[in-house]
Amino acid sequence: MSREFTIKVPASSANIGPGFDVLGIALNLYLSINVKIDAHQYGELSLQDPNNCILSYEGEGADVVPLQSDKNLLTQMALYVLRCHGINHFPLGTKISVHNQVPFGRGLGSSGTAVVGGALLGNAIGELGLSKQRCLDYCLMVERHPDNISATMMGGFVGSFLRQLSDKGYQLVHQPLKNVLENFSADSTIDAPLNLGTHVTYNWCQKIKCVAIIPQFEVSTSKSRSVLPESYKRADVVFNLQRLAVLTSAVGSDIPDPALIYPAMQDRLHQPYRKALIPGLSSVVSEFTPQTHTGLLGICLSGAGPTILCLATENFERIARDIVARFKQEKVECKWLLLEPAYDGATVEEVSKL
Ligand SMILES: Nc1ncnc2c1ncn2[C@@H]1O[C@H](COP(=O)(O)OP(=O)(O)O)[C@@H](O)[C@H]1O
Ligand SMILES: N[C@@H](CCOP(=O)(O)O)C(=O)O
Repeated sequence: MSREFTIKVPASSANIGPGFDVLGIALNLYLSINVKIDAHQYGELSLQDPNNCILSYEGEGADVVPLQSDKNLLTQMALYVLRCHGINHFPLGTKISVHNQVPFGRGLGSSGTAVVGGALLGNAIGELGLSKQRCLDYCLMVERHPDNISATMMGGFVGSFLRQLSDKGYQLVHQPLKNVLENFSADSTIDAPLNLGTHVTYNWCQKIKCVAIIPQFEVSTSKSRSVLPESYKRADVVFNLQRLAVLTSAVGSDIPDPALIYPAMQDRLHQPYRKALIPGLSSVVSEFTPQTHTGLLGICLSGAGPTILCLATENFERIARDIVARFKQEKVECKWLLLEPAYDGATVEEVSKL
């Protein structure tokens, strides 16, 4: 028997200013995974891996990513989902070829793409028939803020929250990641509770494009979360909640209004604390406005950074080039990309089954 299928997983930008750990947009920059299962052709070679997998990478991260299936986040995630369903390894002769456009550690949700791609990979390889909603539960056992994961899995502009758990449920979900990903026996694997995450998809005006200015250095999400405080002042929480309520509706309007969107993208919960990690962050988010740049609607840190996300309806190149030049004054080199929402989220396409 032989089989081939492909999985395409979009990047994401999380937070969008005030929606810390809540909002995310899937973006048309992809992690693409091609899977061929053929014991006859690849069986012998696949035995060199502890789980019968020949893994190769091209593109972003190809020079650093581990290629052993029990060390790589994508295949660890697939194995986790398989083990929760009583399957310990990939089928003999599994060949996984990855092409990745999503840069690591830049705030474009690369780990989310690996986690979502891995869950869908496990589901497809094991022919488990899990819904996307159920796959999200497995993803949330590994990446515990739902913003990137929900947008990447479901597509479009998404708001989400994690279900309130009992103390026992909380301990189950918040245990060391190695207990989840590096438990190599189907008998003792920790299954994901049902319905861990809830999400809604908001309208998005198709005139709004996303300009991503990507500094050429990495900030890991864990480091960027470690600088955040444990608790906040009421005034700061209210500041964000008020803007969140306005922003989620304002970007769906047929005629996006910079006078609404720009102030609604201000944040007091994460960006102020992250400026120490990203030279130029404060100046960039305060100096670039709809007044200085026609077409600019709003500007924020993408995810945990260091990428800057601009929402705009025109003048994309000028906005991007001026921000790149501003970062250069801080000795930070950047690339930039003009992106759009990926409305379909992650997709799986069967190519052949013989
Ligand atoms: N396609 C992938 N395959 C395997 N591991 C990945 C992949 N994408 C991301 N990762 C892992 O996730 C890490 C980046 O995650 P993180 O620090 O959360 O940054 P990001 O903002 O890019 O999500 C990488 O260093 C790598 O270990
Ligand atoms: N809400 C999270 C989002 C992290 O996104 P990433 O793309 O940087 O992984 C946070 O702000 O920490």
